[in-house]
Amino acid sequence: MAEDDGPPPNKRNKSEKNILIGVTGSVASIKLPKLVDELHRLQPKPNIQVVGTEHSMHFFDKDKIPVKVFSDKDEWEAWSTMQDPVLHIELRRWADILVIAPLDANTMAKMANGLCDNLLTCIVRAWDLKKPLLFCPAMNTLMWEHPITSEQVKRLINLGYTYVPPIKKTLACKDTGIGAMAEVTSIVAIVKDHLETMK
Ligand SMILES: CC(C)(CO)[C@@H](O)C(=O)NCCC(=O)N/C=C\S
Repeated sequence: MAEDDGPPPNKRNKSEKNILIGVTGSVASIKLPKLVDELHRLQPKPNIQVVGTEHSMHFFDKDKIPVKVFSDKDEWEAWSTMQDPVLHIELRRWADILVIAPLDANTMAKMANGLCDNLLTCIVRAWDLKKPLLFCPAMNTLMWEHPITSEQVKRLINLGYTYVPPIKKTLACKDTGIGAMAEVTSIVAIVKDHLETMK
């Protein structure tokens, strides 16, 4: 008897999903508009929200992003009394998947050591490990090749997060080498796979 692999693809629960994008202080955050646009083309069209670290905001214009972009100040403005919601908990509950693209060296180190000093790392620290968390590192080649990097990548993989490796490209500082964020199309394909396996 063939293993029942659940309903046929066209009958799978196609309810729309909630994608939370995390962006950090890598120049690859210039790709945020393209990432949002390509994720919006998935069917059914997913709901998308973004959380940016303070340094990520240098690389894009929040007002030109067609979805809500949360920043650290939103956390403090959202809460003033015990009746108010805690934004990082609300967002971690809202999201079906978290895609951190790009993950800069600093935020990678924080995640690998459980540090949570801003909205994005607080979401990660409170993350439901039954939900997918994709991390897409992007940094200078010299940072990438530092031995501490592979230690931290291994720790994140061991936590169950999905690793999307950086690629070789001419980087923002004109070095050529591994450190560029994976292509947006590759990231979107991996997100699509995860969404389709969700019940
Ligand atoms: C910026 C982009 C996306 C252009 O294709 C690519 O170079 C990239 O992901 N770079 C991230 C790493 C980097 O450049 N770091 C900064 C100093 S070297």
